[in-house]
Amino acid sequence: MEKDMEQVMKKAEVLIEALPYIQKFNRKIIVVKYGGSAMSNEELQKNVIKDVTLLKLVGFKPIIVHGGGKEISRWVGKVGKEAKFVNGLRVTDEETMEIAEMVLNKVNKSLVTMVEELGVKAVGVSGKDGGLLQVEKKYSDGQDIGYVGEITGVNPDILFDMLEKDYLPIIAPIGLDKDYHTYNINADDAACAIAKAVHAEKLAFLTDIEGLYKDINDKSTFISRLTASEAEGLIHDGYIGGGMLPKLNNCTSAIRNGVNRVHILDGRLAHCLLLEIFTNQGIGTAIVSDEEEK
Ligand SMILES: Nc1ncnc2c1ncn2[C@@H]1O[C@H](COP(=O)(O)OP(=O)(O)O)[C@@H](O)[C@H]1O
Ligand SMILES: CC(=O)N[C@@H](CCC(=O)OP(=O)(O)O)C(=O)O
Repeated sequence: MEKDMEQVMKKAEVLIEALPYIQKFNRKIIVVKYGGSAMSNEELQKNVIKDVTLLKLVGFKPIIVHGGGKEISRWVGKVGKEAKFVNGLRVTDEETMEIAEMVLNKVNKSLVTMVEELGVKAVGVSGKDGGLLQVEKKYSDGQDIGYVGEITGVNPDILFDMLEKDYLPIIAPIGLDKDYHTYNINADDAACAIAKAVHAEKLAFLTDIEGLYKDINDKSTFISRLTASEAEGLIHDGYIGGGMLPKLNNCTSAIRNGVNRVHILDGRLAHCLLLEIFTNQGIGTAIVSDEEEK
């Protein structure tokens, strides 16, 4: 009986600890980039969606930008092709573009369904809708990587309209160029561009690793907090590879363009978003501005 009471008290303490954060982020926009690497099973997805839905219900304005890279690669494999990446970006020929769009739209609607199941209104769109993400063809170190889009403009009107009407926007990373051709956009690029355009308070990347390591093979080199300049230094010195490269570049760009705080979190850890936002400890890696650290 005493033990039961202790547990109930602990629950109350957790809620009280959350109070200042609920006040701080009330009506503030939080962009959550939900990466394909952290979508490996339905239970995991439901936990992430529950967290984001809770953020909405306590008065925040979350926006989800999702990936689906692993699922795209699986379907590319099914048609007998090999998935190819240059600096973390998918080499996207016409057929791969078609597959990517089908897969991302499927992922999009499945996330919308999960939110709706929890009784919260959601709308899923891609960057093609309402002129949200405008792109031009992107090259990687001068290399032609096909229909990969570099974001040249964001029209966030559709997002503000949705937030105003209390919908939770869920966005797939696809865009159009000026000739209305479809392009594949790295989801980290999309999340960062959207966070900047809506002046988000926070941008959180949910991925499949605890956070940033100086040396990915040495767990003791975990970095829990660093400035944008320090992050740029790590990139320059070649410590960062694979999918972390576009992610970290986007983290620094978001910080330098007015987003207050950027986090890299382990989306495999149940309720990582809630732990980061509502507790005093904080988890994962936080990227802060150089001024804040001074
Ligand atoms: N220095 C580093 N610290 C952390 N992760 C790194 C680092 N360098 C490369 N990575 C890789 O980046 C991956 C995350 O990027 P990615 O697979 O594209 O995730 P997502 O699908 O969530 O965007 C990690 O699983 C890890 O293998
Ligand atoms: C150009 C490019 O690389 N586009 C990505 C879009 C999806 C994505 O970014 O998904 P994750 O966040 O799960 O990696 C791709 O085709 O994989």
